[in-house]
Amino acid sequence: MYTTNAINPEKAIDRSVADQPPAEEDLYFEQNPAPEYLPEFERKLSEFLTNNGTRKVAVVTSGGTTVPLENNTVRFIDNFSAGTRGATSAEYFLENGYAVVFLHRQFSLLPYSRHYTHSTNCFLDYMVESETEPGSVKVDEKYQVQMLDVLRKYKQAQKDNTLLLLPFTTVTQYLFSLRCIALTMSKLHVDTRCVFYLAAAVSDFFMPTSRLPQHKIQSSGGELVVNLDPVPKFLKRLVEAWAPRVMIVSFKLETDESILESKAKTALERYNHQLVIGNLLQTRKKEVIFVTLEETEKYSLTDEEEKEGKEIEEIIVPEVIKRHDVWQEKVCN
Ligand SMILES: CC(C)(COP(=O)(O)O)[C@@H](O)C(=O)NCCC(=O)N[C@@H](CSSC[C@H](N)C(=O)O)C(=O)O
Repeated sequence: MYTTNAINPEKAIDRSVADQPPAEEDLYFEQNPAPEYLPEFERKLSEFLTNNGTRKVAVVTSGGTTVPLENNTVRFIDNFSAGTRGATSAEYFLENGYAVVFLHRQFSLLPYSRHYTHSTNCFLDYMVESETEPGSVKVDEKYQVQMLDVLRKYKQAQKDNTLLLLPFTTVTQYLFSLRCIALTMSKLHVDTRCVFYLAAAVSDFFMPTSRLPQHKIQSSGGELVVNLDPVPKFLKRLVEAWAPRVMIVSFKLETDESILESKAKTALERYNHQLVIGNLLQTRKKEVIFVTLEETEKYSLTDEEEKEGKEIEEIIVPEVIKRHDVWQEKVCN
């Protein structure tokens, strides 16, 4: 049994070297306001983790973070992500017996309902007016089997209370939430059976609160010059201080194949976590690479599998779980 100071962020950071200037990550949390809902967020999370007893936990982040350009936000910079990777992966973690904390961009795709969304797979396309009972609607016969399968899994996750949906919108909300989740994992000693699966598309730049205009920027002023600061590199703090016993999997998104593996390796060397899953924007649904400091392995769908509707996450998640089992052995012994 080990003890941890983790819930207090100050104690989670090594202050043994006196008079260290505050790290940029600390400044970020001091100079940008925490989401007002954070206490309730932490309460819900603690209750969820306590209710899930000794079940393994996957923290899946999903969707893109925004960078507001005004305090009363009319304009913002967004990071590309529909939430498919995260929502689909969450389903496969649940099917493999994990409880899932789903930290997601508000209104992005969610596990299960992603199959019948308001836009891509409009649920109305699966409904018909009943011929035998005029005035009532029902699911079209040809979709009954698939929809029943999704519905049963969705209801089971609700009944078992194994899926917690926690939303974010801005990069600041995301980072405060991620820190809260990591510190709570450590505080409740869940960290040794937890994997962080960081599929969210996180902003690398942001507008500090101190420079944020209060109201909508007026176009009458001609050109708009936006001066953004780099978002501090949080993965290192997550790995070294907030949750050192959690297995951490990050995703590296590129569009140029020639730099994907090297950028993934650089992230591993910089953050010292366990696995980077590299993917290209243009082929992200068909293939990924698993990069560790020791080796790189490619996983992909055949054209046939793709045509049959197989999802790459059906390959990715079990492979991550296999590695999580190995990680748990190492951390717990
Ligand atoms: C976003 C997609 C491509 C999924 O797409 P949808 O299915 O449409 O949702 C996901 O697979 C992915 O690569 N996610 C990670 C994207 C990302 O932002 N990765 C960061 C690393 S994690 S953000 C870490 C932060 N910048 C820091 O360095 O601390 C990067 O590539 O640099």
